[in-house]
Amino acid sequence: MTDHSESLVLWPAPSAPGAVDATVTVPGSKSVTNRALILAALAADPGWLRRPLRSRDTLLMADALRSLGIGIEETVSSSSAVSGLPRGRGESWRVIPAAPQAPATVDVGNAGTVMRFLPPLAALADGPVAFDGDPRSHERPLRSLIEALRALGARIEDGGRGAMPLTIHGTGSLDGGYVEVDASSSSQFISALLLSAPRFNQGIEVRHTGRTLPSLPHIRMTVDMLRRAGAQVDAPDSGGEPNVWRVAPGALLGGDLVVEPDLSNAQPFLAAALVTGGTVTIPDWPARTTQPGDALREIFTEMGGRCVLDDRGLTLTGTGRVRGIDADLSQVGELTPGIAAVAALADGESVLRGVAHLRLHETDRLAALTKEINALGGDVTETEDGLRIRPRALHGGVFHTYEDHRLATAAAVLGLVVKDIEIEDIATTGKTMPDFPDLWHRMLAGDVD
Ligand SMILES: O=C(O)C1=C[C@@H](OP(=O)(O)O)[C@@H](O)[C@H](O)C1
Ligand SMILES: C=C(OP(=O)(O)O)C(=O)O
Repeated sequence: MTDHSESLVLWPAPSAPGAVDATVTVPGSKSVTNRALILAALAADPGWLRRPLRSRDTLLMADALRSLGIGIEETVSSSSAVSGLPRGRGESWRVIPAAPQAPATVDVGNAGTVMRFLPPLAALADGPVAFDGDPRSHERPLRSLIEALRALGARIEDGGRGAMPLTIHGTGSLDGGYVEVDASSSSQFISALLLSAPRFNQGIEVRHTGRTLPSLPHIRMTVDMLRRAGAQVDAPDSGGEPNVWRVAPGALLGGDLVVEPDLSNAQPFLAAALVTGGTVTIPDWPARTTQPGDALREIFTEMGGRCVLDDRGLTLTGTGRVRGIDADLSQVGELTPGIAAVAALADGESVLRGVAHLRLHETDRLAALTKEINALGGDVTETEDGLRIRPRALHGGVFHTYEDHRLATAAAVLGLVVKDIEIEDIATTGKTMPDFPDLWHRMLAGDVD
């Protein structure tokens, strides 16, 4: 949790003039976009991504794949290339796969999906691929993935750190086969190994050996997207052994995928309806999805909202009264900062559990939320695996964001009802939602669709 506050611009968080009433179209899912890019890069024929997310994390992924020789062409059409999509929203990426080329260098930024999903693909290149990223990328967990790749036949130079920076010396193919991995610090280790596994000589059999496993919906998303791309996958959910995933070697199809809206990035907008007693609709909310953000329907209902999912999308209506919650968020960890913000405005205590691994996300999210909400007069305590949040009247002040997009959007929710909050480095939302400040202002003006 590094404080860069001296040099960063402060953004006056806008107050809500009253109950928010808006329809907000949120950009595409980071998790879906970055998985789709990897799968399309490994496919046997070109593929399309429609409405991909363009943000720091996904542009880093696209740039990394380009540096490995994969073609990614952007098309912005004024009339939609996708039947049924409104005009102007038909932007697409065409991915032209190729055998990964080396030497290459990859900037992972602070993107978990780039620093975890790309090394297995880079191990298929014929030569060295050097990885580095933001200072925080050097601290985020990677050791179990590095060791698993070594066990599958990769040569990796990491100076013994078990972390970024590192260089993978590929030989043009990877054996694959059976491997054990402790993914208790990040589900992304399992997703990373599965995504490239159809291209390993023997495919893969991965066994998770840790005590806990966070973010299972994100692993389901990986399995679902692999199957849609033609891979044969056995998973615990589909009658397989607990904690074991198998992917058979085989060709992947290029395909044509419309990326779902990012439901975790819909969170601050839904929270705006909840805390102001307003109504917010998110169009295109999928009827079925593996995104963890879908859990917001249940969580925000328990916290006092009313959710309706129909052909307009998801509509949340608040009463202005927010209830505290006692919840295990281990499966939906990335929702924690936004839930913590709403909980700080509730009329009863909240206990958020099962999220110790958030200490190693973009920043130490448990420490950062505790420090920043308490600096506004709040009463947040860190527990061993989460947060205890007791309601207290909050006041204005600077909210530091530690280069964490979800800290920034959580602070914006507080700013709706607490006067004079200034958010440090709102541009950090560019990691997954570069349009956030504009969408937020437009939501408050009621003119977003
Ligand atoms: O696979 C993914 O797309 C993600 C998995 C989760 O990571 P962890 O399992 O490391 O929490 C989540 O928090 C992250 O935002 C995205
Ligand atoms: C944890 C997150 O991201 P990453 O993909 O960098 O792990 C997040 O977006 O909340």
